[in-house]
Amino acid sequence: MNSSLNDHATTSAVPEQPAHHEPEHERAAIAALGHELRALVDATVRTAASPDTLHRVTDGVRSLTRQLTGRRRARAEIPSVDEFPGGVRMYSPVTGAGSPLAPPMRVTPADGGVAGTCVLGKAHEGPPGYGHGGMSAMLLDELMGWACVAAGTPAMTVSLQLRYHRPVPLDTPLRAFAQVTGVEDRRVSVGGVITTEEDHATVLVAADGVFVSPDPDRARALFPSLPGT
Ligand SMILES: CCCCCCCC(=O)SCCNC(=O)CCNC(=O)[C@H](O)C(C)(C)COP(=O)(O)OP(=O)(O)OC[C@H]1O[C@@H](n2cnc3c(N)ncnc32)[C@H](O)[C@@H]1OP(=O)(O)O
Repeated sequence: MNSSLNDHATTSAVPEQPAHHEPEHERAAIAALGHELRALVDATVRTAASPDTLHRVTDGVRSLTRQLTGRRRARAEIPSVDEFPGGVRMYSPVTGAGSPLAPPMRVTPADGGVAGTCVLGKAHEGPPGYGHGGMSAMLLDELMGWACVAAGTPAMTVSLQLRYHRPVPLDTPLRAFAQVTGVEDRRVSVGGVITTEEDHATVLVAADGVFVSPDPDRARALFPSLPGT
């Protein structure tokens, strides 16, 4: 890990990006960096390396960060590689293949709703060996948002209630499921659960949420770079 970081650090700066890339080509590059960053985050929170090693790695990482040059996305700008709402989100902290924070969760259609699969690691730890409660809330919030999209009513969370029945184990394949349970005007009721992949019957965390589809004026104000707003 250390030597490879230093190898990268001593290479010349990455050239500026040309104006246009095929989205798939760009997504593959973003996902590759995301994968390596997640490995770095995991190694960082698991290591027992000496302070000298940590300082050396710090220098290498600082040097790598300086290579990410070029234009920076503005606050509300939607990345050109994304499909918002309801599609690919490369930097989502839950599903984004390019995010060092994301497990990342893989979302697929499932009986009457959507399923999400992922493994939480040490970086997502709450109690020793188990997932942070906020992480479970984040997984469910996002998946419940996907359930709204799948039901044809993209919406934002206005209320999320969680019940933590059992701790969520780290380093264990997990399965989340979410489905819309009711729609009343712009208000969408959604339920969600987290179980392990091995045992779908034992609910670890359950959630009930209310999501609201913003009215068109509000959507325009919130997402000015969204096509069609
Ligand atoms: C595809 C994957 C997506 C992943 C995203 C995951 C989900 C997220 O994390 S979203 C981010 C977190 N959520 C937010 O930031 C939302 C913050 N809230 C808002 O911006 C606004 O409330 C917004 C835009 C949702 C709705 O605003 P607006 O369009 O003006 O609606 P508003 O008139 O206030 O409310 C509409 C209806 O919902 C109801 N409502 C509002 N809040 C609540 C609530 N907490 N509980 C129940 N009902 C509510 C209102 O009473 C109203 O009902 P009625 O018409 O009967 O009076």
